[in-house]
Amino acid sequence: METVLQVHNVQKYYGSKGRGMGTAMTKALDGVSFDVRKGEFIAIMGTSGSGKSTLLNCISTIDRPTAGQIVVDGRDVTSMRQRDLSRFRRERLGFVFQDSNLLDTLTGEENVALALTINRVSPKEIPGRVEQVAAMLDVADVLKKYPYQMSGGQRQRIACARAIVTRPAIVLADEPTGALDSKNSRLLLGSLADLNRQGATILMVTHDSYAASWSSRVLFIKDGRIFNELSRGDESRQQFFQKIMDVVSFMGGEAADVR
Ligand SMILES: Nc1ncnc2c1ncn2[C@@H]1O[C@H](COP(=O)(O)OP(=O)(O)OP(=O)(O)O)[C@@H](O)[C@H]1O
Repeated sequence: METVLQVHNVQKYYGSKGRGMGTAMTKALDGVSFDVRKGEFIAIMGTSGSGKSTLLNCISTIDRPTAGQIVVDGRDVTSMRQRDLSRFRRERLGFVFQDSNLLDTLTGEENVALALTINRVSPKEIPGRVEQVAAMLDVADVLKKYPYQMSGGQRQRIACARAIVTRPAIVLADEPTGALDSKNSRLLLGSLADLNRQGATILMVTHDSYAASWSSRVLFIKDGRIFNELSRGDESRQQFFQKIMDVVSFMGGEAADVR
């Protein structure tokens, strides 16, 4: 299977090493390596401060690692020029954030279509592509609405439609259910799992074991290192959830981090 993402011995330090004593330096990532194959749905879990956001920022090319290499869709993003990076992000990466980040003055349909317009997709092709992803995410009936007229769950599913419509090499989701109630979380995770079954490669950062149980593989990060890994295999989601909970409690996650 084709590898979509390779993370090789990535280190990220904040602050300067300096010469003297007492210099404040945080090793946010301390030698992280893993691969993601095409069609995988990966969850990255860890307690607060473990390095999840730092790792996601490095993969999404918003930040650069101090050392190590990250290859996305065959391109070494750690050595790419800034100008090429913004184009690469737009064309090859899909983003879903905790807050949907939709543009308030555009309808759902216009928000999704804009991602295609920016990538210079032919205007003739746009309506069909928008309709197709809207059907996949069960939001066809809210396409004409503005974000303030949608429920939180609908906004997040429109945000997923926008992330996937450009056919990115990988969708990067940062706590996508963080602002949703349990029913809408379940719907959104179901949508992500559906997109994954239809071929999308997804990497989701979460500190929620329930959200992680919808993935096919979970990487646990602690103090900037990969501490453990679980694959779902043939297990039911409930069995997988139990295993994830066991690792989380073994890692010493506080109750607040498990939610
Ligand atoms: N800009 C920064 N400058 C200095 N230290 C930072 C910076 N950003 C993050 N850190 C430190 O790096 C470590 C990892 O932080 P990171 O935000 O990646 O954790 P996280 O797992 O995403 O946490 P959370 O779940 O709370 O968002 C922490 O110790 C944090 O204090």
